Amino acid sequence: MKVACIQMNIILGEPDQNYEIAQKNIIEAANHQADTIVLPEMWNTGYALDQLDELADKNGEKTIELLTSLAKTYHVNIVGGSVATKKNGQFFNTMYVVDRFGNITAEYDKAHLFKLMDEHKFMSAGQKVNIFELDGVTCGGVICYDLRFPEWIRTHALKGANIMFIPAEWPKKRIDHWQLLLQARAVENQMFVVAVNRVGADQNNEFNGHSMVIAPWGELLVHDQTDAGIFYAQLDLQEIDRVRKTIPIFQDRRPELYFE
Ligand SMILES: NC(=O)CCC(=O)C(=O)O
Repeated sequence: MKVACIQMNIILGEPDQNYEIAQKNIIEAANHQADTIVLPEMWNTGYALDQLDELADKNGEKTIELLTSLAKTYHVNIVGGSVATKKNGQFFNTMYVVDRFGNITAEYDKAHLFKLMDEHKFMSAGQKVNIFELDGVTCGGVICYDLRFPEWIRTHALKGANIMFIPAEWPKKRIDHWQLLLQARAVENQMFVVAVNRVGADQNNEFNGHSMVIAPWGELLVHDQTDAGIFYAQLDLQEIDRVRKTIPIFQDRRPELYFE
């Protein structure tokens, strides 16, 4: 599977401009024969949390329309990062995943809201895991701060995720945590991690990308990119079995000892 990480700037509180930027990037990645295209977190609005009533995508309709139409036209899978949505009078940080036939294969609301960025004051937390299939491969998807909860990623690994997609708006000042945690999650779960961060700035934070694609043995296939751009990696999915046979951590687990 060839993945494309759309490391884009997000213009705060300007969904129309952001939909245009995302669309242009998706078309470019599709023209580079990407199989799966991945966007960052909250790419429609940025963290314009106090404007959600006006800006959030109602039931994700605009996002779903754009992503399904692009996926069908260009025959690509799209892991739609996440967008601010309004559903039943509440706001969520929602990931939509669309396969290359235009089917919505996942809708996931961020489970762990990030208090340091006031997310909990404006948004509601999701309650469900996020497992889906793309081209016959079982995948998982979580959003940004979810990464700090190893048990949440392990839950997805135990449900069969071979590739974990992690869109983010992770600020420059903690980018060392981002890199360290992503590498740990890939190695400890022996899975591919495809993590896409934004660039640019909002009123509170500067963002310097560092989107990462990491193989199950810890090899860095994409890293250290700080500018806006599209970064590609080819995932050799047989690597997962090779690594899991070499060090069989899923067979060696002792769940009876954990979480006493
Ligand atoms: N948008 C987020 O969830 C940011 C998470 C973050 O910055 C962190 O340090 O964790």
